[in-house]
Amino acid sequence: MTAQLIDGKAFAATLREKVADHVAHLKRTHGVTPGLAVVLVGDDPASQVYVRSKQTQTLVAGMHSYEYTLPSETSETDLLGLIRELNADPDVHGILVQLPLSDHIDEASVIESIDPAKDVDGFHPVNVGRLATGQTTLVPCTPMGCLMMLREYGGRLTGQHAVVIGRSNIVGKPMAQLLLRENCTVTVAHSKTVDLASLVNRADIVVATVGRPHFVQGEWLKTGATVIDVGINRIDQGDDTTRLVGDVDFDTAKDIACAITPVPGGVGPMTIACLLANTVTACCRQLTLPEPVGLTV
Ligand SMILES: NC(=O)C1=CN([C@@H]2O[C@H](COP(=O)(O)OP(=O)(O)OC[C@H]3O[C@@H](n4cnc5c(N)ncnc54)[C@H](OP(=O)(O)O)[C@@H]3O)[C@@H](O)[C@H]2O)C=CC1
Ligand SMILES: Nc1nc(=O)c2c([nH]1)NC[C@@H]1CN(c3ccc(C(=O)N[C@@H](CCC(=O)O)C(=O)O)cc3)C=[N+]21
Repeated sequence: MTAQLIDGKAFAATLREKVADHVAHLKRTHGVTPGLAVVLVGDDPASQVYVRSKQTQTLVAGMHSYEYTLPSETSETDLLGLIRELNADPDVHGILVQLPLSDHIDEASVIESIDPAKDVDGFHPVNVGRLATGQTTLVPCTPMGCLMMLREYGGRLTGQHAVVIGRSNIVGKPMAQLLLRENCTVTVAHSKTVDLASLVNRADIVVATVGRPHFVQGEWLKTGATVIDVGINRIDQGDDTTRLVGDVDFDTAKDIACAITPVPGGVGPMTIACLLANTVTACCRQLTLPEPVGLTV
């Protein structure tokens, strides 16, 4: 058996078109242009790549992009000051502070300082709480993209057993909440989980968000499982070049799974498309305009 490839790149392109259509509509009928502010502290090369990609796609979708690249020694006070200004700026509808932040800055304080209405990452405790209690909220981009693909490729989700490997605040936990909302039976695994392989073997849906290259083995999987690989691991090829691989051993998994996301070209592009979608949603809610259709889960 060879699994169906879940083409996140193509899926994301379709979502970005929907975003661009709604942005054009907002401009035409309401004279409003959604704006996204992206804040990057420091000069981590991988973060710079993501941030640049976010900015380009924001502009291509017809939105305003406001970028703030701050030196790595920026104080927490200065960062909080910038966020206060962005919270008050009516042209800014979404704020993203690229994570991780350097050690001298308290991540929780920074996230809590963002206006929940502009928190397009969905990381603010108010938005986390809203998701957990089933209220309307801004949903974290990576799990939102995963769910969109699962709804399309994973069959009827109700009653399926989903195993989420990883319990991070930005992916694993919100992914578990979303799958629970879809009436899946959800198990969350982590580094202290005993006998992960046999747990994964009972899963209809596997979401891997571990940060370890080729971690999930094909032989762990139940035949016909749907596999979502969130991992982005850059590995040395030994010849001065690097290669991007996921948390799932794709070559062995593809023969057992029913559908699987590749890395690159799977979850990553969907994450950025969902960020744009959340910016439009946040803009409409802030201005009490009708909510766009198909831009959230
Ligand atoms: N494609 C995208 O858009 C995105 C990709 N990523 C990528 O996804 C990966 C995970 O990111 P993130 O969720 O932030 O990761 P974190 O590092 O925050 O969390 C990793 C999780 O994996 C668990 N884990 C580690 N080792 C094992 C093990 N041996 N067995 C079982 N569980 C284990 C940890 O358990 P414990 O809690 O016990 O420590 C932890 O819960 C990374 O490669 C990251 O780059 C992240 C965000 C977006
Ligand atoms: N506040 C915040 N929000 C985030 O959403 C956030 C963050 N911080 N910090 C880092 C992680 C990681 N992340 C990715 C987004 C896109 C790709 C992506 O587009 N990947 C491409 C490949 C890109 C490449 O070649 O490097 C792909 O998978 O095809 C990957 C990873 C968002 N994150």
